[in-house]
Amino acid sequence: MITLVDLFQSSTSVCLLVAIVCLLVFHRFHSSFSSRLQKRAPPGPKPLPLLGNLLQVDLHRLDSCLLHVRNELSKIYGPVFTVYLGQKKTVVLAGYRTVKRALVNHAEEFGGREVTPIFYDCNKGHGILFSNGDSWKEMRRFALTTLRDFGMGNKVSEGKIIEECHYLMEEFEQREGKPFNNALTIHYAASNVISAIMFGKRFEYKDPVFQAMVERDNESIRLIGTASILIYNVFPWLGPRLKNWRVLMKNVEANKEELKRIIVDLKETLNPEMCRCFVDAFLTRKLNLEESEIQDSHYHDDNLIYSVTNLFAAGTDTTGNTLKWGLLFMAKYPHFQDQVQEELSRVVGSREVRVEDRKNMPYTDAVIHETQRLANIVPMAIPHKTSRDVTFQGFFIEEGTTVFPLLTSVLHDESEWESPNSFNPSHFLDREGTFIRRDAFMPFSAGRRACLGESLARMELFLFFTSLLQRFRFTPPPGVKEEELDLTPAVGFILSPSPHELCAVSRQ
Ligand code: HEM
Repeated sequence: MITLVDLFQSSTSVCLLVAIVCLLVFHRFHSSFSSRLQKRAPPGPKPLPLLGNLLQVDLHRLDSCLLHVRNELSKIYGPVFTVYLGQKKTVVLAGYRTVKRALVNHAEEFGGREVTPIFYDCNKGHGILFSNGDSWKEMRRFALTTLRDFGMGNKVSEGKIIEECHYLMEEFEQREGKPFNNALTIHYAASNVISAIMFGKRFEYKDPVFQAMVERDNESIRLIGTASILIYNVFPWLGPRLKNWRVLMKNVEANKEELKRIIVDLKETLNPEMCRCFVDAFLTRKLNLEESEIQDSHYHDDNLIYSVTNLFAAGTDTTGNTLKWGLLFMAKYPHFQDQVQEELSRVVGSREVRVEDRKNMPYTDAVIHETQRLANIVPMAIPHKTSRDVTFQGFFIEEGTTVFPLLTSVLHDESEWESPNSFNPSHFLDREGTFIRRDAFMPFSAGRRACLGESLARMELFLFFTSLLQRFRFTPPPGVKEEELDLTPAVGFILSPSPHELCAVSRQ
């Protein structure tokens, strides 16, 4: 029989014993350290194995459900909390102060993009919207400078938008006084503004190829927000079995093919000395890099096609839907429409509206801002990802964690807005009726990933909205009362108004 004394007499046994003691100490230290980390992680509802918190969230309106979770349980969890979508840990940021602190004060740490399975399928990690690292940095920088070179936010794009206003007005005139569902007409106008910058040309609204491209984008953006695609992100092996996934992939491929055709035409007539558009500028940069024999540049065909598809989609559905919300609010609240039209008649009269009129039209400016605030079209921004470990508001969040900055909770924050859930242009006006900026107005998000088309979008919203209201009075169709106009958004990644009809009645 071996006694303890015998054990200590053998040197091998002593080593073994020391090793065991060390392991025990390490294990104890490690578990207490991990549990300390666990303790400091943002709190949240208890997840089930495999499903996480999927059964507790409404996948049809994830944003309002998370907001609800926040409102209901904020006393327990506060403005930074964790939900598990399946096994995927997701940190939700809610409320103006928290979202701003994360995206602006910790811009680097919260500036990564979460490329969910569906976003990867659609973009393969290229382009601007769903990429990361040096490639994203270079593509974003190139897009910003090139869009500005071709007019974004200046007189050149003002001219393009005013030209497009005429075409849009013609469409409305053809249906003057008759009820119509303007479905994608406004999207065509928005799409033509970004197309003019990207391809140096606009499309006829009746062009079937153009119509199909806009329709496919619109449908894809809607499908990305459906429950089945959210489930696909959690269980990617389901993909080909889901109808919505198959339709989405078909749409993405078809649009890629159409855009490739446009790029090939531009390539054939390219003159590097005289760039006509965004695509020309990209191709010229690519040629120059190839001539200098620079290897591994980010200026390759994939980045070109995906940057173009990103800008086409991001520049169309967002602005188009915001304008549709604006016209719906005007038809539903005619007293606000009266005041916009009174200001338009007083400041502009019957001449063409220009961007410089905005500073003399505080009421109209406030109505457009309030439209963006209440419509809240990108309710959860686009998912972010932490680019490194970060301690935020006392919580530890590991590198690579998915983050939802809930823009809904900023634009409808009860501590920031006097009447967060109703249409109230006074949010943006002082007692004297002067326009006031509000910090919590964040529909374009903030920080490193903030919308890069903001200046173009703001110009489009002002010129399209005022031109339409100068010419037409928007009303519900005959037999429908204002209060019957439904403001419930349709399900989708971008919130659009549910299908509805309005009448555009000529004011002249
Ligand atoms: C009313 C119109 C628009 C709204 C409300 C809007 C809103 C947004 C939001 C919320 C994001 C996500 C920011 C984040 O992840 O934190 C975004 C990203 C983006 N937007 Fe817009 N947008 C609008 C119009 C446009 C237009 C006209 C363009 C094209 C010129 C555009 C191009 C982009 C791009 C490329 C990104 C990705 C930025 C990145 O990941 O680095 N957007 N936008």
